[in-house]
Amino acid sequence: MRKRQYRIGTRGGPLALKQAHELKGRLMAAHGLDEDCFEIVVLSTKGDRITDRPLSEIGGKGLFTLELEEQLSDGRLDLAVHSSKDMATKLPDGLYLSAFLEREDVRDAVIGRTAPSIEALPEGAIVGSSSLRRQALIRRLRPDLNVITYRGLVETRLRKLAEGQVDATLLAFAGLKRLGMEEVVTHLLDVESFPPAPGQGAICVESRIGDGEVAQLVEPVNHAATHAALLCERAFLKELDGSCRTPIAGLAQLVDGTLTFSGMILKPDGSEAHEISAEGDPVKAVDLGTEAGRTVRERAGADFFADWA
Ligand SMILES: NCc1[nH]cc(CCC(=O)O)c1CC(=O)O
Repeated sequence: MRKRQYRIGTRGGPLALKQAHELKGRLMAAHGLDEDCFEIVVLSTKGDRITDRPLSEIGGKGLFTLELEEQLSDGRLDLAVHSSKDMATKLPDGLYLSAFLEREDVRDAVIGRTAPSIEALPEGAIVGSSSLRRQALIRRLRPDLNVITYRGLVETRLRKLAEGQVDATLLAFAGLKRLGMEEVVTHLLDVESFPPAPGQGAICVESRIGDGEVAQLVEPVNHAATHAALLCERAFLKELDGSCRTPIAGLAQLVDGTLTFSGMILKPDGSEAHEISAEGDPVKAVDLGTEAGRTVRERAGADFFADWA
């Protein structure tokens, strides 16, 4: 491979930086390239700058990606590294997701102060989460809990928890593991009762369509099973027109050559949920996700969305 310098764009938070260094390390190992073949370029995004409002209010996916995508499009960056969960289903023209690293643990983790798990929390306890999916799933399991919006970096959230602003909070176990902070976890939620967000736990690479050199660069770090799972989950999300305002869960897993998918849509108050399970050939991952999205939308009925969309 020609030795040029590749510019890898990332957000600047501790988790984003870990992810960028993970990608860089894997690329170096895959091609036997030196450290100086890569430059990690840190950009701040709108989503990083607005920290006082719920993400669902600021609106739109792309909040954490816009600045990176602009620089990728005009050639100031060669690659951008993201949490797949933060990626819109529709990318800017000319860009695509060129690789998915092997997925981390997909589960959500409870960090409890006054009790270890959702079940064990006393009636009326306060749970902080910024995710509409987690809020809806908590309310579904425990309608008596007081769920409040709670944003910020992992460190900020843990500080607020320690200060007693909330009794418990939820975070992706994958992120905590990447930060080396798994010891704060008091309970891990199983994916059946608490399904993860589409893309949770998977780092992805975005690059320019037609940049063959970068396509070759990332090819050996792409994990085929994760890639198939993510195509399916993202197709499900797209079919449901997934936005920050819609609580949607979805998880695809490749087991013995079969892609198994489970998805769920919920009302934000957790009063209603619709589930779907499907399985098929990983080669048809997109069709599987799209079909599952269509089916679950039919099951839910038009009123389900009309109520609160
Ligand atoms: N929306 C923020 C975000 N995007 C990805 C992760 C965690 C890491 C991952 O899922 O890969 C997080 C934080 C969280 O949900 O705890």
